[in-house]
Amino acid sequence: MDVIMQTRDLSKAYTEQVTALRNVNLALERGEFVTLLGRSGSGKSTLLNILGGLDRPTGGDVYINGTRVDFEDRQALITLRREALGFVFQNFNLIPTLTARENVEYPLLFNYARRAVREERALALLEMVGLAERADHYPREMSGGEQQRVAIARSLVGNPSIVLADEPTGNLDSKTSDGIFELMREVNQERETTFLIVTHERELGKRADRSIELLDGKVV
Ligand SMILES: Nc1ncnc2c1ncn2[C@@H]1O[C@H](COP(=O)(O)OP(=O)(O)OP(=O)(O)O)[C@@H](O)[C@H]1O
Repeated sequence: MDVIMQTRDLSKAYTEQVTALRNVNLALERGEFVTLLGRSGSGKSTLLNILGGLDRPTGGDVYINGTRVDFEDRQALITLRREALGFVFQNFNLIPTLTARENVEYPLLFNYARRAVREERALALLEMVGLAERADHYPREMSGGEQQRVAIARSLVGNPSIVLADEPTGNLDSKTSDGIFELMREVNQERETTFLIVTHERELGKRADRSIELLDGKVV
């Protein structure tokens, strides 16, 4: 069993009154495709933000590739996000002044990769998500579904162990959502990238290897 990401008694209290996570214990194995379900306010975004090193817990630990994440070490968190994690957001979060190819390349700018290598990888990923011919187009020239495909390509450019996706289909119609979900599933199967996907849509959950459900900050 090859565990990529694990939590031990993970807790998060925003204030004395608001506890968003209560002793969450979970483990994701390499190659798993998992959805994270739960009603509004159950703690899904909080959990994803902590797993992604974007927020810190008030109790417990996160392990990524066997190493305990040190939430006090800013530099280590930056390196972790760059080398081990990919992110996909509900609002795509593409940079509007960059083309599709430049958006996909962007995370590599901080890896000191050579320009030719960056371009080649970005184009290969755009081809994989079916957008090779849109490489020079700007986000405003693309539909929501196309923008999310670009964002998925971007999330993969650093070869992450795991992609964390927060409501990636939340702003898309149901047919487009289906295509995006299918694309992530294909990437998961072809590249063995682990996915953890927050979604409100139980139907999508049925197509995952496993669903984790949160209720009031606890795994149920
Ligand atoms: N920055 C914050 N300060 C105080 N409380 C917060 C903060 N962020 C979230 N919360 C609270 O923590 C709880 C969990 O919120 P969270 O956003 O993780 O839920 P969620 O399951 O992602 O909800 P949604 O599906 O609506 O996005 C909620 O009660 C929320 O009000």
